[in-house]
Amino acid sequence: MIPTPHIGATDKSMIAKTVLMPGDPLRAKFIADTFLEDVVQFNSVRNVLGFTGTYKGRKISVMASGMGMPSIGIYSYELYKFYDVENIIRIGSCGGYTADMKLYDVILAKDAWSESSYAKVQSGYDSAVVEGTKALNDQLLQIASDLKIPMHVERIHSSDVFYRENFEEYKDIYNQHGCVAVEMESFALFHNANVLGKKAACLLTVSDNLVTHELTTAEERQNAFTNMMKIALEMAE
Ligand SMILES: O=P(O)(O)O[C@H]1O[C@H](CO)[C@@H](O)[C@H]1O
Ligand SMILES: O=c1cc[nH]c(=O)[nH]1
Repeated sequence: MIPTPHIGATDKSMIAKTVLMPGDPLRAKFIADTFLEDVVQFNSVRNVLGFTGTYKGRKISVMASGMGMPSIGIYSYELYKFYDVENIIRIGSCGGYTADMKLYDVILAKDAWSESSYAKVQSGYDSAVVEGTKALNDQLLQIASDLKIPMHVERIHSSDVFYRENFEEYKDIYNQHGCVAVEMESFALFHNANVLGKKAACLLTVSDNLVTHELTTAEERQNAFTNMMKIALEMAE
């Protein structure tokens, strides 16, 4: 079924086996403009931009997920199921739940805890935790070490809600579940990878901190999280 309702590419070969997936379409465009050569744009449906190019001569794609689990649930499912994508590496921003998570720090999500009903509704999966793919995580750890970029390897919180009425709830989520940071997509991405027999990982850059109240600008979130991008780009085929 290609093109799909949400991805306009007319041939599977237009999309690499490995796709980097930021939430922000303009972060996808920044990566294509800054790091890729021989770039072809394969998607503009709903302005969810997708590009394929080469990095150091190796093929890779980058496409936005939009924000939240329903959105990444659609895009990752279509990429895996209909475009034969094997690996999706989310490259997102996150809010730190402990003071140790400094702005610009990079986190590799070992697993994602969530109160979301996404996995239960999607396939009946009834646990609050889903792991990223170990084989991808091992590769990303090695790359980060080779590039001498420090990386936290931790459990993260995938939340359906950005603005909670009870701001302080994050403390319980850290204390009870061990989540050191919050974002809004990985739980659904990891779940889709598992049900479809594919691989998924998530790298995050700390864009704000709920303890210290430090935060980056929208422009920094779009363009400046380059350490995470450089690690992920080395996963090109
Ligand atoms: O920067 P991205 O990848 O969009 O990730 C984070 O930023 C958005 C919220 O501002 C959510 O999508 C969250 O997961
Ligand atoms: O989901 C997110 C992403 C960045 N910062 C947050 O506080 N939450």
